[in-house]
Amino acid sequence: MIVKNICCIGAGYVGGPTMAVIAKNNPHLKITIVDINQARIDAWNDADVSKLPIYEPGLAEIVQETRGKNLFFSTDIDAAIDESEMIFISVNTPTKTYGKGKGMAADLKYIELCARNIAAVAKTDKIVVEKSTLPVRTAEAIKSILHNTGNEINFHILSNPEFLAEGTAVQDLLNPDRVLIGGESEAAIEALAKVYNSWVPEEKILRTNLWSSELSKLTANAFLAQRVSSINAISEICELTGANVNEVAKAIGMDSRIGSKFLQASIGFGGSCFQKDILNLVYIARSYNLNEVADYWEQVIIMNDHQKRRFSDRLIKTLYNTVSGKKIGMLGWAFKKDTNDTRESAAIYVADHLLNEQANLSVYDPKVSSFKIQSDLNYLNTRSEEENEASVKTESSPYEALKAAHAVAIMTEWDEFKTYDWEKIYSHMKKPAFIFDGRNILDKAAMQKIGFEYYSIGQ
Ligand SMILES: NC(=O)c1ccc[n+]([C@@H]2O[C@H](COP(=O)([O-])OP(=O)(O)OC[C@H]3O[C@@H](n4cnc5c(N)ncnc54)[C@H](O)[C@@H]3O)[C@@H](O)[C@H]2O)c1
Ligand SMILES: O=c1ccn([C@@H]2O[C@H](COP(=O)(O)OP(=O)(O)O[C@H]3O[C@H](CO)[C@@H](O)[C@H](O)[C@H]3O)[C@@H](O)[C@H]2O)c(=O)[nH]1
Repeated sequence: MIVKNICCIGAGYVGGPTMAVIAKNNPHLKITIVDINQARIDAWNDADVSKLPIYEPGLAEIVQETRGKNLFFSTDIDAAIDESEMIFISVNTPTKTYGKGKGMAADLKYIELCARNIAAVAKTDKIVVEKSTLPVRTAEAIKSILHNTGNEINFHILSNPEFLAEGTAVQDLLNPDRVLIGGESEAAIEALAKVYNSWVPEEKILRTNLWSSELSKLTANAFLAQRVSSINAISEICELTGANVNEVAKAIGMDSRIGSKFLQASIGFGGSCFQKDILNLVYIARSYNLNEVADYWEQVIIMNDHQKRRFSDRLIKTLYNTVSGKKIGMLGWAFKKDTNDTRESAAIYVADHLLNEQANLSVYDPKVSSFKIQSDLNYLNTRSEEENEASVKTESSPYEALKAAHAVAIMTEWDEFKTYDWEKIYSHMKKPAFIFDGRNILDKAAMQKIGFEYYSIGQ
């Protein structure tokens, strides 16, 4: 199967960086990324690459290099489908907010719309690649739609889940641990493997059946999130016993069977994937009546919710059981450093809890706008937009955000937070000045020497 033109439906956090890296490494291929969101496409086409819709270290440079040469962004979805031999589906698959499976199952309506769109437009054989994260056996549904509504041409469906993490997307794409391709048609699998082969070594390209590939993605995220919940569970024991979670993590991480990565205790994991994908796994298990399996994985989420709640409860308790009318300076809003993504960020839930206790919040994040912070809070529907606006201020300087604050709450592990003039911050805060370090990034002894009352996770 000869592939010259590739289309990617969905110009988001996955579609944008993934296709940019494919374009960079395959100058002979024409890649068109399409989306229904005109504003997003306009931002991808902005001459000023600092205005791209997604912030990822190294991404702007690759887009600059490839855009207009072999990488294109467009809203003309039909034209891109028509001219391509290979079509990636990289649209969002959020948790359902209605009907059967509400709050658990993945909402596949955008996937189905894409399949129907491809079927309606395609006049020549197509390889359709599932790039979105999907429940196991979704390829069956896509196949059924394509074959029943298409123009009697051949569709080959592949599963090619994406494992990039935000903040390191470009590096992860350039040096992936593995590329996973699941499928039935060997020719289609090899056509996709060839695209990756231009920069990924052959031994890292893994071929499996469709269902193993789909399930491996959910499993990888469940295992990763489970590690975070596991170390967070231990952090609570540490706080009551005098053990130090950083020391425990180091000690267990040196066991090569356990490994040292993903053992950073925190305010809880966030991001658009972990919670959604585990809920999806739990839903799948329940739908097969595997209740013990479902309960096992659900506990990862229960622990994560507990960790977020525990953080704000501890802050309130330490501030003499009330934050009403007090200014709390929040450093960071993104769900992790080096991204402007705030989906499911622990900061949103901690802020909501503090607002319920009538705190005044002052937020600084190097990459997240005031508009985004307000809309994240409004989305929860806990209080009116006017109330959120009155109680939550966003500052463009961390020093301003922390001026006259009763406490600092560190929500994201941005590197710059470590380099601030903490003596200056201390001198402008209300006394006693508290730090609640939700990411264990500051030096406890140095903060205490300045005069702060310093609290971190698991110490
Ligand atoms: N964000 C990550 O780090 C990450 C990593 C690996 C896998 N994933 C998975 O990849 C998928 C995409 O995630 P994302 O973070 O890029 O989502 P996103 O919300 O950033 O982007 C999805 C895009 O698809 C567009 N879209 C939706 N329906 C469409 C349609 N019918 N036609 C054209 N465009 C349409 C939306 O407008 C949006 O711009 C999800 O399944 C997610 O679970 C995400
Ligand atoms: O030791 C750790 C590691 C991570 N986290 C938190 O866990 C969340 C997720 O972090 P990370 O996994 O680095 O970022 P994501 O972009 O959500 O990436 C995950 O989700 C993606 C979407 O499916 C997958 O592709 C990636 O492989 C998987 O790592 C963030 O809030 C982190 O702060 C911790 O608290 N402690």
